[in-house]
Amino acid sequence: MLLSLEGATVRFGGRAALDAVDLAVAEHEIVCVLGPSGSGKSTLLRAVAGLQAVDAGRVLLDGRDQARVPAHRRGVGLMFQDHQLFPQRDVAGNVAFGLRMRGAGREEQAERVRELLEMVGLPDAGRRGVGTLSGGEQQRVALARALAPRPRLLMLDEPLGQLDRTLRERLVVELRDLFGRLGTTVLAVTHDQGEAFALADRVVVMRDGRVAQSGSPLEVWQRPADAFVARFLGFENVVRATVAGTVADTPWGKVPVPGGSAQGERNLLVRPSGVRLAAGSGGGLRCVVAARTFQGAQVSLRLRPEGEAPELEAVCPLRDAPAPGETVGVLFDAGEIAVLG
Ligand SMILES: Nc1ncnc2c1ncn2[C@@H]1O[C@H](COP(=O)(O)OP(=O)(O)OP(=O)(O)O)[C@@H](O)[C@H]1O
Repeated sequence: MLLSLEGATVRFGGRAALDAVDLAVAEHEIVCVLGPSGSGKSTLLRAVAGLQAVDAGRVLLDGRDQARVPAHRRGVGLMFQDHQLFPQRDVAGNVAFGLRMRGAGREEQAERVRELLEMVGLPDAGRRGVGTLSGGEQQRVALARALAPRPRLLMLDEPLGQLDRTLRERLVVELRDLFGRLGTTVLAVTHDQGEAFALADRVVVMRDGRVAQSGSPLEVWQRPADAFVARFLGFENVVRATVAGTVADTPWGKVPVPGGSAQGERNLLVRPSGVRLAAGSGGGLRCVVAARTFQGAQVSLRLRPEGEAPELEAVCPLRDAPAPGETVGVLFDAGEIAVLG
């Protein structure tokens, strides 16, 4: 493992910001840490970078305990949220910073700067002042600067935080491609799940300083570990249920669950795509359409069941979308339902 945390703990005034965290990152792996504000994501990065000492446990790089290794000797690259470029230096001067610190010669610096600006798609920007760059361009320069000293581990804190969605979606794809080509090992922190899921080989969801779930984007998306992770991913249809065989007793009535599901008192997740609108109001749970939101080719619906049951989030194709105020019948699709641990 390139990076391992073993029971890593950081306390601030008796409260653990990082609580006995175990985490391993293999060489060439891209790991994204996700979690709500205050869950310990930045503290985790700072502990690995050597900017924050651990109160208990260990941080190992290439199997070596880093307790006595200062930040600048750990060989990790850091790129922070507000990318902190040096405003008085031009683009090339910014990118060359880490190389100069290492005492690289002028020739070597110039060559490497050229190579990196090429790589991040800004081949002619070397002489420009950083103040003249757009947000996205500044982000690329910050990335080139972090990559310049060839860090064995690159750590990104909200790398695309300031950018608008369209640019973010494009840059995420470019970044993943770039890291793949360079074989860079990456530990990134973000609170944007779309970004994490698009960038990562593995997603780590944090809650109160602990790891709530770790797995491939597909695993985490398909099988959230618990109700916290499911809600954090934006799923709203999470309820207590009693599972017996392939049927769950829920506030929405009997709901089918996949074979092999955990039995007894559980949390149940119904993905919006598992809420089927029956033709007319013919059968199933009767609901009134409370709200309707257009999302490209499909429509997101908030359905209010008759009686006391919680609202349901559903999706349906644009052309079939009922209007607010209409009554619909709802059936459930077992394939889109998960019994949580
Ligand atoms: N230097 C510090 N002194 C005291 N408390 C701190 C310090 N740094 C962080 N904390 C606390 O530790 C907890 C974790 O903070 P951290 O910044 O790691 O969270 P985060 O998940 O990165 O949050 P965000 O997404 O808001 O950046 C928070 O409750 C925070 O207030």
